[in-house]
Amino acid sequence: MCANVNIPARLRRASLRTQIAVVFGLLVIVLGLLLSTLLSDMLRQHLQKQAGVSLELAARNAAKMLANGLQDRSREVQVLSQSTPLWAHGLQSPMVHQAMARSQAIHPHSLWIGVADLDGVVRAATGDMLLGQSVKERPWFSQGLRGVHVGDVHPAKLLAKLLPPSASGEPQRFVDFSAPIVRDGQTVGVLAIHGSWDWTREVIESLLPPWAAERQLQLFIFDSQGQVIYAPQGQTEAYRASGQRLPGLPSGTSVGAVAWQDGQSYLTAQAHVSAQGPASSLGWYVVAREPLALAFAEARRAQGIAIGVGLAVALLGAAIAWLAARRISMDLYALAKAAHEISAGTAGASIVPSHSSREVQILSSALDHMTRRLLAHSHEMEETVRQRTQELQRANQALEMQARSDPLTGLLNRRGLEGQFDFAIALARRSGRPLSLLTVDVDHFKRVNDTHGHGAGDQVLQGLARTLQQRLRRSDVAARIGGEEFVALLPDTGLKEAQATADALRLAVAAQEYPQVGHITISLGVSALRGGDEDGASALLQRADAALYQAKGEGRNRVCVQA
Ligand SMILES: Nc1nc2c(ncn2[C@@H]2O[C@H](COP(=O)(O)OP(=O)(O)OP(=O)(O)O)[C@@H](O)[C@H]2O)c(=O)[nH]1
Repeated sequence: MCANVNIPARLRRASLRTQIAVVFGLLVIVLGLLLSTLLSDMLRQHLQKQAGVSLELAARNAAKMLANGLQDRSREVQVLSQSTPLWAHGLQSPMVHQAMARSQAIHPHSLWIGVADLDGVVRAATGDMLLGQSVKERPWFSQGLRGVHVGDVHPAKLLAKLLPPSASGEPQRFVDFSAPIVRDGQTVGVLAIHGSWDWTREVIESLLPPWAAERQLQLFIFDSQGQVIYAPQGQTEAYRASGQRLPGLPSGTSVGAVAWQDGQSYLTAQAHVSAQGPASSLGWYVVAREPLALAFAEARRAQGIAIGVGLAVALLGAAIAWLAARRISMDLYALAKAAHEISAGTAGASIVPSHSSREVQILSSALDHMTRRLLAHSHEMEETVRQRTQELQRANQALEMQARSDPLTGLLNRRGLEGQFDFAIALARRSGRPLSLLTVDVDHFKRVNDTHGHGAGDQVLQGLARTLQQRLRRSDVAARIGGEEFVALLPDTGLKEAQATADALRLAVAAQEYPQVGHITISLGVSALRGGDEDGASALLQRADAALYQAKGEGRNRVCVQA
């Protein structure tokens, strides 16, 4: 997790994690969107092409079926007309009737099959329709005399009143097939089949794929003049009336987006009905169309899905980029936190080695090394400071000792005595125990100096100090407060006991012999702390001094007491 490292506001910038996440996240999103747009566009183009291909296939299949049907029918009329045995007994023999009836039974859309003689008079016909009537003016007759003929679709004329309306409700229309009847090498008449245009409708409808209704696929047939000759749902005449012509496609293409007469754009495919033989002259075109919006709906849907998937992948990539950035920056945060804790002196803080990446590993190792060196250096500095401080303290103590002690005898001097004096009085007051003071002065010391020299006098003073230290208790305090004047502070000692101690000192000094000087004597004054707060160090000293003065006055080498 992120460390809460306190960074000054002026140094606060977007975190490394944010920067990496933003840069890589944006990169991934832009790339993802670019790729998805590109791919979705390719997918859209591919699906649009597929839509065109399937539409063109529908048109081609229909054209092929129509061509096959036209060929079959023209071949049928040709085969029948050239059947020598059939015509051996004339144009209206029972065999002719049987053959025509059989042909009609096989092809119910052959609404009329008939035979006309060379004068154009109908001699035999299915249902005996038009029997005896002249068809001399009909194109199928005149063309049929010359050879196998396939006539373009046309409205029924003579048969219009004899036949029921077509299944689509439109007026009956025919495609005529005719061929000359040849007997013994002579043309003796014309055989004709009038095929119902409903046949075309059935062919077209049977060819519509299952998705035709959903995508509003429609098939049309245009003749060689560009006129609509078939439109779905009995709309042929309506389309003809609207002036709809064969849609023009860019040259060299058989499928494309075209605006039709109704103002809408359709994906439009054309296929030529390329029948062989006489039917080839028809020049029909089958045209398939789908509203552009429906034809390309799947392409658009796929494009939308592709963009959606691309967007999802881009967002996923951005999330992964954020996680990766978090992973990368986590160790840096940990290092920053550790460095901050170390700088703040947090106990136990250390650089934890990181192995997430080589760079971070190098950085953590370098930081660890640097921190250890700095800490070691810091410890050295601390140790040096500690030693210097101790030395300084010792020097100060020595100075303090010097300031409080007498260099000649090693005893406390007047200043050193003052601290002890105050402490001893305070302790005695608190404990209620007695406190006594001796003042000691060498008798006729001037004479010693004058007689034996100053050095000998010093030795006397040093000897007297040693005697005091040896004779007094460890808890007693001896000090030299003047030239040859000493004091001894005797805690927990009453006046009598102090007097006894003073006398013992006097005797010990008197008994001691100094190498140059011989024997000396000392006079002592004794005083003791009185009860009550008014008594203090100076009063105690004054009384001891007064007792000493008294001892001097009474002849020296004696102890006097001032209670
Ligand atoms: N050798 C030595 N002599 C000192 C020192 N300090 C003071 N004196 C001497 O001590 C002598 C003190 O003499 P006085 O004060 O006259 O007293 P005294 O001769 O002892 O006579 P009474 O005290 O009256 O017995 C002086 O001659 C000082 O020079 C010291 O540190 N060393």
